[in-house]
Amino acid sequence: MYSLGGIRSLPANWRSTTASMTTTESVRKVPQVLTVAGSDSGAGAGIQADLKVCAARGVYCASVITAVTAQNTRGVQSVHLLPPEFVSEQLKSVLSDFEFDVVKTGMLPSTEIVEVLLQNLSEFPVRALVVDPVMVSTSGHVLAGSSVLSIFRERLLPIADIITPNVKEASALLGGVKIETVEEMRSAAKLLHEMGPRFVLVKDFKTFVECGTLLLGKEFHELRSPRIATRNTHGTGCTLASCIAAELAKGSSMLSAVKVAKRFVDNALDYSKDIVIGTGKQGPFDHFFSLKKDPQSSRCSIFNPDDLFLYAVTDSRMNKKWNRSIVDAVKAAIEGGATIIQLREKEAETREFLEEAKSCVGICRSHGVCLLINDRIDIALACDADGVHVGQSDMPVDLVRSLLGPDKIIGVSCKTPEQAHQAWKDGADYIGSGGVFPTNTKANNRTIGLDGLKTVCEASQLPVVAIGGIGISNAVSVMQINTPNLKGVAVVSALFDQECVLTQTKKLHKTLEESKKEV
Ligand SMILES: Cc1ncc(COP(=O)(O)OP(=O)(O)O)c(N)n1
Ligand SMILES: Cc1nc(C(=O)O)sc1CCOP(=O)(O)O
Ligand SMILES: [Mg+2]
Repeated sequence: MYSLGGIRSLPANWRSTTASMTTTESVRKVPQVLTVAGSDSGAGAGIQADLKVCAARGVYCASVITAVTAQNTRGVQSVHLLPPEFVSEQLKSVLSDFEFDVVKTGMLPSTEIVEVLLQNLSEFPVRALVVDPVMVSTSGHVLAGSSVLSIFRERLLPIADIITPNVKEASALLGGVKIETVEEMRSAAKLLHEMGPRFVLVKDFKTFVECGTLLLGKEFHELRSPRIATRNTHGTGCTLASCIAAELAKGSSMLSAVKVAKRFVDNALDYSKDIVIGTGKQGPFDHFFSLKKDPQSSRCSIFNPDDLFLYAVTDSRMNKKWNRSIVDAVKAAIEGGATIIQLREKEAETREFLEEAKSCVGICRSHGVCLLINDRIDIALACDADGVHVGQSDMPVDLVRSLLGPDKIIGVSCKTPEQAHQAWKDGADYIGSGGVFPTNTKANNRTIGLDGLKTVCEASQLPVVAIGGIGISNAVSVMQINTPNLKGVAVVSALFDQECVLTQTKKLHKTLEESKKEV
């Protein structure tokens, strides 16, 4: 069994009813989710969306159907509730047989259906419960009326590991409070948290200027990304909640699961923004975007360009000088707000580096932060890093892509528009461009200045992170070149050639946040 970071521990009788396996051959455990939700005949939302996202994320998903809807891209025409006894039969059937890691609930249209769910969960405990309190379809049809609110508040929410209401659902659960600003979302999340769920994710696609969600566990995390202009948003709520369930089933921490799920939805919407399915106002999107690879244009992995915001690049000499391990350096940078990490260990011995890289992968994954390896494709493969960063004299990007596969992140150093264009053609995900200022960290590095950076950004089809001599005193001037694809700064000495990595990372993070407000 693998461990589910941050998930409730199980009672002693967990799986006591599971039939033992008789085979002596080795077995492979597959992460398993059970969705308890309504069927959408248009297959954009509900059970159908849940099955698709779990399959896309490599997780087995079984389904208990609570209601059948006659529904298409124009709206919901009719709803038929299944008898609670039959919902219970389905629950017993699968809960007594499968080893679910996570149960996710969607449309629970009556108190009686919630009752049978609670009864079955007490008989067959699972490791985590994700509750998406579906109430109204995006087209405005009521899917669960106000009669379910008390049982939600009193009995379902208190046992949930996470609840994922949108602002309308959060308002209904709180008796109709107004939620129109980010501050009101925060207050609502706090009040819902007091009802007992371990985490609350309030989703809103209007309150935030961009497309945002707010996660509250021990502290708040705001997750934003640019709004994607598309009519194909039917099923985003179900998909997000089921993707969280799938990632939890694979062993992710809650924050990491939520970040991955948000990226999954963003990438799916972006990939599907111009597809046409159905004649109504709100179409479905493609959950299998990552299978549809065109190396030049539509290769779509889970990479989020906004992660380039504060890019921390380690340096073995600096860590030695300050007497700290790579692992400690990485932990401090993440705690201070680094949004992506690159291990750039030019002098490390391979075996030692691999062990440290494996530890760093674990730390980064538990915080939902991507980890890339500089230069060393072998190390990246061996430690299952999220990707690599290569320069113009390292392995060519198209070859790196063929070795790492479609889902890994590849960054390339580019000093000219031509290099930036080639990086895009070869299937890179982002470019690093510099040296913006002179640096002592990389010998004989050519400085391109702010003008050179702007020229590269304007030519690049890929997101850009600036690098070279950047620190707290000049980061704002870099971000002020103000081209939309400049996503952040990559820094080495400003974080790691310092006594306290945590303090310096926090300071730089604050400076960058402030520069974002000014731009
Ligand atoms: C984000 C980022 N940008 C540029 C570089 C430099 O990579 P490269 O040109 O391969 O030089 P080395 O780092 O290998 O000396 C980088 N590492 N990261
Ligand atoms: C690794 C690296 N690449 C550069 C490039 O121009 O591509 S500059 C650089 C060193 C950046 O270190 P510091 O933040 O300490 O200046
Ligand atoms: Mg290199």
